[in-house]
Amino acid sequence: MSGTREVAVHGGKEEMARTAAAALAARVAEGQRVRGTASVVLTGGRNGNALLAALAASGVGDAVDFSRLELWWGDERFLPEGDPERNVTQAREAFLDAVPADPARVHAMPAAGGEHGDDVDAAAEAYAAELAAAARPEGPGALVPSFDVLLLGVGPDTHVASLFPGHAGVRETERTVVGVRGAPKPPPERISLTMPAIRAAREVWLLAAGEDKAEAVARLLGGTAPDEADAPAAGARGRERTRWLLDEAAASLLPRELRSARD
Ligand SMILES: O=C1O[C@H](COP(=O)(O)O)[C@@H](O)[C@H](O)[C@H]1O
Repeated sequence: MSGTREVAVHGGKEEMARTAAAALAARVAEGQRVRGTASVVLTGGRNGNALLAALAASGVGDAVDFSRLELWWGDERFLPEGDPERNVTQAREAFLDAVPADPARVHAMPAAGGEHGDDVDAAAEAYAAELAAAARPEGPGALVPSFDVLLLGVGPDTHVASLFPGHAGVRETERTVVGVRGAPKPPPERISLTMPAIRAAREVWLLAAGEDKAEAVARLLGGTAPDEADAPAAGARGRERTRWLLDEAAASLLPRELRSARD
């Protein structure tokens, strides 16, 4: 494993979202202080959107200069621009419309029916090119920027981003972004960062709240780590730190000693 792994359990999903939002704001402010800008990879899903809403609503974002924040996405549902199920549409509603972000630094993934038509692979390639253009030679590789924090919601089936158990995308070792077809969770066509892109982040934060995540969390953290091809969240880790942010319900099947662990 690279970096440290931390597990923190919060009382409920609202508390988890508030705490994660405050920690994210502090991490971004620190990155901006040290490097001038910071970059965050956003996730879709219930827990990711709750975190963004907490960041916009609670005032914890006050220390952040949103005009100097690069925002990327870990995955996207390949649907037309403005579709309410697109992760970027939900992020706009939860957060982006309420903060003074620089539109040039908001790197949404391509939409279906746009420049690349319905070709999800061409859309994925275009996003990979956008990431490569923003990469710096001093970063972890020439292919993606050195993300400060990469957020991932963990699905009840252990998927992260749009890397699903048993699917080809989770075994990708070269490309940083892939087109996904036949996803078990709707919609079937998606775009996703791959493990090499995820593992280039300084910090990876995995979010899981709610009873429906308990079995996945126990499988991922409770014993011998499963193979990432079968349980994609097992392969998600940061170069410096991997943080698991849970609520009591998601952590309910974990042994007590693991509920606030650092190694
Ligand atoms: O479809 C998706 O699901 C996952 C997990 O979502 P959740 O609602 O179970 O928390 C999310 O991380 C991903 O970005 C999204 O596209």
